[in-house]
Amino acid sequence: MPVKLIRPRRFGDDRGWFVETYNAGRYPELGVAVTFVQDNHSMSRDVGTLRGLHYQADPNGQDKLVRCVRGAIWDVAVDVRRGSPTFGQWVAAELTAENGHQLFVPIGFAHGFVTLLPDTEVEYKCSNLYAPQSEGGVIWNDPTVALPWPLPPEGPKLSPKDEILTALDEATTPFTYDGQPLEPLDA
Ligand SMILES: Cc1cn([C@H]2C[C@H](O)[C@@H](COP(=O)(O)OP(=O)(O)O[C@H]3O[C@H](C)C(=O)[C@H](O)[C@H]3O)O2)c(=O)[nH]c1=O
Repeated sequence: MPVKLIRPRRFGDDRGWFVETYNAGRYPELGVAVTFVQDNHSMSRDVGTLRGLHYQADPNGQDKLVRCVRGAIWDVAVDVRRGSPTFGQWVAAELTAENGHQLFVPIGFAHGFVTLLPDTEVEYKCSNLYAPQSEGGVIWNDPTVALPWPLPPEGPKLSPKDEILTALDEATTPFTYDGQPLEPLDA
């Protein structure tokens, strides 16, 4: 499935606004044709907090629908499907509480984000349950992916786990190509 940037419509009035942040009846036509079974919510205090690049290997692979509910993030998906003509390529979007945009990250893509504001909160729906034994990842500064992370001068704030993630290696990534190359987000 393709990575998708979704811009839900906000209905404003003199009280504020209302938005549907997910709709199982409408989202399949937007390219989000999965059943979600787990909701996650993370809060990151410092600007430059970088979480990723993570995935869960099949059969515990997770499609994710990501949105920022406070602050702002630079959200990125990296193609890690073996045999993909766009292996190691990426797409990214700025998701903010202000713009309400969402990124759909399908199975086969490593996901990560860096915070652009303090006290940033991210919520995301997952199509499979947490399975720590299946967790995998790629180091944030892998030279072949060469992500242009928007970082503060002091660099990223990483978890000990993320500091020791491995380089991208087609031989070890657990996903295989499904025939759909990575397209630019607005394609
Ligand atoms: C992911 C997850 C974590 N946890 C527990 C395990 C740890 O004790 C604690 C923090 O976990 P972790 O450091 O893996 O959290 P993040 O670094 O935010 O990981 C996430 O970051 C990137 C952006 C992702 O896309 C993944 O959803 C996920 O890997 O929460 C759970 O109990 N359930 C879960 O589903």
